[in-house]
Amino acid sequence: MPTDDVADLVLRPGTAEDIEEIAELFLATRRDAVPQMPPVVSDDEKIRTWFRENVESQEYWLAEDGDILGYAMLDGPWLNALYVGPHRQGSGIGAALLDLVKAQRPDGFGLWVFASNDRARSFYHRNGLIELEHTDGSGNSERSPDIRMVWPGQEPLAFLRSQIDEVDGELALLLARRFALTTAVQGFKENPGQSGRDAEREAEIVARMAAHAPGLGVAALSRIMHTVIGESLDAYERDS
Ligand SMILES: C=C(O[C@@H]1C=C(C(=O)O)C=C[C@H]1O)C(=O)O
Repeated sequence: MPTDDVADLVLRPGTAEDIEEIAELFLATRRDAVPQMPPVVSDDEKIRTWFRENVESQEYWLAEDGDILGYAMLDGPWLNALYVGPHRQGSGIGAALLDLVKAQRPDGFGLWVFASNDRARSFYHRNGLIELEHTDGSGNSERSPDIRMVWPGQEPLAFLRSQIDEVDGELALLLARRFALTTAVQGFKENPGQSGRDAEREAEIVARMAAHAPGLGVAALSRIMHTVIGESLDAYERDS
């Protein structure tokens, strides 16, 4: 299927026969993207092996004009990769691939982008994606801060609300775990319950949480944790 935007560009599903060329495109693009993107941690041979061994589990879409110019790799609701070769960036190939991904995932999808990759972030912003979560990079192999972005699909309100519901499910379990721990600690304190509230310890907790999630800010976290701890201690006093 030729696209309107870029003359002679063809978008098509990738096959196992394309995998060697896709792996080389990935390696060349990542090499060229340093320092916007951190260097790849594994050596080239390991990367080639990964592509070969995982070709079946990923969904590939290619942009080509005879040569492969870029590709998108999808896995369920995740856009795991979208790369355009170093010499063809800025010519609409990425946008064409992203439009195709949106058509494949009309209900929305997510992706991770390195915080240092300003160019990719502004590309995704221009194309309707939203930044949802900033990390310190401890979860990726490059150990480089990254950002979860989403395209909220054709029903953004429903998409984002369903994400809120998912988070709230986890939050409820975490709060229950935390309440139980606060209650357990009271049994070992000379002065348990509300009258034994320890402002210094609570400030330490807030500072640690703020370092972990800088976007929240100390002031808001302090109000949130004051309420959470207060409610846990009320529950302890009611039940004891
Ligand atoms: C659990 C304790 O009691 C209270 C509750 C806290 C909490 O839930 O983290 C922290 C300090 C105290 O105000 C404690 O002293 O550690």
